[in-house]
Amino acid sequence: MPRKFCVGGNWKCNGTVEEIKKIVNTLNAAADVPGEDVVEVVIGPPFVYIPLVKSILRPDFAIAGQNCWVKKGGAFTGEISAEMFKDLAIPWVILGHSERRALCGESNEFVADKVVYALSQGLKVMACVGETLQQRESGQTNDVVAAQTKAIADKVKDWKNVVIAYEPVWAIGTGKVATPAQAQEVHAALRSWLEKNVSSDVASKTRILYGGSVTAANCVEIGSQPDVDGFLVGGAALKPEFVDIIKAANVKKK
Ligand SMILES: O=C(CO)COP(=O)(O)O
Repeated sequence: MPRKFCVGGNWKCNGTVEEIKKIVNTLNAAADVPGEDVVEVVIGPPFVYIPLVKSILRPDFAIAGQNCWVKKGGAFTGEISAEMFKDLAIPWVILGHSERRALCGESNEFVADKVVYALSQGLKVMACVGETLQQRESGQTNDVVAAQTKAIADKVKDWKNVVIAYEPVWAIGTGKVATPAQAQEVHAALRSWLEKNVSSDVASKTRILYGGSVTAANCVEIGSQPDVDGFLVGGAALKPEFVDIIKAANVKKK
């Protein structure tokens, strides 16, 4: 079975009611995006705007939280629990984004525990991995993403609801996109890691998205790579060009 293309829009800590209504209206008005049989679209608004987005977003696009707490909710000031997403019928959560790893000190193990807990609550997870520029320049890329993936693989039993997002840190928000060959190389290495360390079934079925300065101008070429199964988009997800990025799913149509 081919892997269904998946395009995530991570709005990060951006937006106002006004701006969000505008981008949602643009998404809702996009008539010629491929159908749900071809592409899965997932929008990740900041927590406080999730109910607004849910109330106005077209029903064929799903919603994700950008993070959630590592276990059941309770006395964890400032946190949001997986149960709350379930309560609101929000199906997805993005976990382990490099901004959280770097700025909030989330370790590989902590991210893995979050993935396990979110899955246990029935959420689908976009688990982010990726190397820094220094790690790439010192030849550690594959080791870094393998270690990040291993922490998850050590704890996750069922991969059905896991999508990996490969987001090289040096490409995030910098305009320095990975070349299609660079993306393919890491995606292929990740897939072969899964094959060796988890199973060939998980390796062939798990979607690996590319993230980092994806735009309408570069998405078709990157999306054409055999091991690229979609994108996780930041800046361009807040712009009308996100519609063109969704349409890049057509490159995988046989
Ligand atoms: O971090 C990202 C998505 O999660 C990518 O961000 P940019 O598309 O802004 O580079």
